[in-house]
Amino acid sequence: MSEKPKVYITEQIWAEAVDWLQQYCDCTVWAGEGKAPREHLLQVLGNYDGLITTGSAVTIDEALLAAAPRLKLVSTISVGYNHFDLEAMRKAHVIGTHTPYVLDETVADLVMGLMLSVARRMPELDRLVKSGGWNSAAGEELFGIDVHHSTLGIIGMGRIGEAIARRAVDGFGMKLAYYNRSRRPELEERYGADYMQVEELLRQSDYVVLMIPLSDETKHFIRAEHFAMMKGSAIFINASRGATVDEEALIEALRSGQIRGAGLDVYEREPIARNNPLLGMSNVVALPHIGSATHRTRQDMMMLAARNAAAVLTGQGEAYIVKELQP
Ligand SMILES: NC(=O)c1ccc[n+]([C@@H]2O[C@H](COP(=O)([O-])OP(=O)(O)OC[C@H]3O[C@@H](n4cnc5c(N)ncnc54)[C@H](O)[C@@H]3O)[C@@H](O)[C@H]2O)c1
Ligand SMILES: O=C(O)[C@H](O)CO
Repeated sequence: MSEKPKVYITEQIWAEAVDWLQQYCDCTVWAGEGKAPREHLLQVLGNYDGLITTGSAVTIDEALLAAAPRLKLVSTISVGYNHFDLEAMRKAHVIGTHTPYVLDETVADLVMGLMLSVARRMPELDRLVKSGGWNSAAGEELFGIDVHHSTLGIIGMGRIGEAIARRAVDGFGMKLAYYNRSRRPELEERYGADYMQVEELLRQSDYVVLMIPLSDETKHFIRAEHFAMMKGSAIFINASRGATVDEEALIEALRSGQIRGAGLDVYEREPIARNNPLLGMSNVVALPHIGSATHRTRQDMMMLAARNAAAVLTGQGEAYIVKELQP
């Protein structure tokens, strides 16, 4: 009987996903706290055919791949794969897989939550009530702005963008503008969405949601000149990756009142530095990169990452191979 392929998993994941994968592969899970450090991976990966990891665990670059000559697969438990050096993986003939679709609805829920939280100032008002500061009927100084029937601009109308669009139009009666690499006529028809260039979208939108993947092409996709185009009453939401926005420019736009507020799940540096000015701003709602983090969705992502590994390493089913590495 031939040996099963060997898979290293960089952190403790859902036991059912590991048990399922053990049928096809011989799995080793990092037994320490948190995630396996890069130095450990450099030492052990030479013995493995596959790696299951997450976006925040380790960068898959030339040096790591050089230490893993047997490696055929990296399966990330995330839809984003900006931690893959695609050129290095191509050269090393390593396949990369990810976990699309299973998290769309959960991330879209969070984005709606961010819009509502900033617009209606929920964290600020929560702090006010809990600190005993609610002494009389709420006056204008506590008022917010409407989400319903306002204009939403989505930059990056992919899987998650579409799930946000559905909520915004069907649930909140919002008017929809979008910018994407390619037009999506079916969404224009279904949601009455208007396709426009980024500049026009920024001028027209009350809420701007950024949902494009991070790549060399999209680093600092939104910069100072873009904040200058936005309405002074606009709210900016980023749940994609921190580096798709020039964070310094965002801080300045918020500080100067160029835009009204921001809802952020992602930052240029994660975890965010404690002295980052964003953390001192009452018009910012800051979350710890938690978009897909419900129990059920994370379990679905882990199981999908396990299935991707089995598919690539043993031909068991289909894998979600990232598009740049597809054969
Ligand atoms: N905050 C979180 O926890 C969280 C969770 C899931 C995903 N994400 C991020 O969201 C991103 C989007 O996920 P998705 O599943 O919707 O991806 P997707 O590929 O379905 O959608 C991305 C869209 O952006 C468009 N796009 C890409 N580059 C572009 C460019 N240069 N100009 C214009 N359009 C461009 C694509 O055409 C696509 O329609 C992920 O890559 C990830 O970084 C974050
Ligand atoms: O890309 C993703 O899936 C999320 O950001 C979780 O890492």
